[in-house]
Amino acid sequence: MKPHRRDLPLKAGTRGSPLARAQTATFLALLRQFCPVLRGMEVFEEHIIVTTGDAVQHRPLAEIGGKGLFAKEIHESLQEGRIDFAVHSLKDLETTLPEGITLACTLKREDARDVLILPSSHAAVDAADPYAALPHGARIGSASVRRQAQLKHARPDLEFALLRGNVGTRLSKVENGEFDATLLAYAGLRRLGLADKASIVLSPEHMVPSACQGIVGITVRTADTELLALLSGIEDPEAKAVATAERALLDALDGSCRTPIGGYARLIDDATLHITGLVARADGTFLLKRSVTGAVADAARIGRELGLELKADSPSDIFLP
Ligand SMILES: NCc1[nH]cc(CCC(=O)O)c1CC(=O)O
Repeated sequence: MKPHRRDLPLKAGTRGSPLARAQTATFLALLRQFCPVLRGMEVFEEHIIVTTGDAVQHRPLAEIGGKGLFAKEIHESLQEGRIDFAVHSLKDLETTLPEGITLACTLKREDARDVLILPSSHAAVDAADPYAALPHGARIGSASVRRQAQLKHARPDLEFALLRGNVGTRLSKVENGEFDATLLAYAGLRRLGLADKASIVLSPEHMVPSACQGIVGITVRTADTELLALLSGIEDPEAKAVATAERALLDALDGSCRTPIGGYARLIDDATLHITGLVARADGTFLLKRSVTGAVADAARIGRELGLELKADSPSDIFLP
């Protein structure tokens, strides 16, 4: 067989948000570190791709419809060879990838928890009772049905209004009083150097995170065995195990993007995985949370069975499109 010569530079596709760019920089630095021959060479080129999710800023994503709104154009770029790999927040990546696209590796998980953001003038928040800091009837800005459902379940008096946009936009709308509070992924804040903006970090017991929150995943063309092999070298086995379980949970639940679903797995020891799944109604009037423990080797099966069980025990209106 003729030796295959790859065109350099390798093109990394990413969304253009500051968070997506930061994640891409981290990934490329890791790859250079892992592969000394790549160091100091101009082997990577960043390609910014505007996705449907980025282009439509003022409507709820659920209304635009479909899954993978932050990935469609990125998949197309990969399939058409305009990029060689793509960097995703794994929580935004649909569980069933299009033909010819493979999840090549998952990187070490950043903190998976959600945080509550209050204006900087707020008083200290009690970690044991974080929502006590919210005044009666407070107006919460969020675009996440998962966060809304869990918060409404704990505090039915709260009001929710749509708040989308980049992390910076969301923070400023709380600071200037447009909203009394918002909720964000701690991972995003930390990656942007904004960890100090978190008023309080919510334990997974208070707020079950989104499946794969805090995990970055890299996709490539399934046929690109060379890049698949290279990227397997920077795979984080723990992130792989928890992502496998959480994505299997999500897949089994098969909810629409309007379905509040949470999924959070962690390793208790090298061989044992614990996963919590949550299904709720967006207004908080129904909430079901269950956890199971099992062997890491069975991550996919454990996640799937928990998902099926949660689905069987939830009212069917929750899963309507
Ligand atoms: N839905 C947008 C999104 N996708 C990934 C992150 C944060 C980083 C991560 O969870 O990996 C965010 C922002 C947020 O939810 O606050």
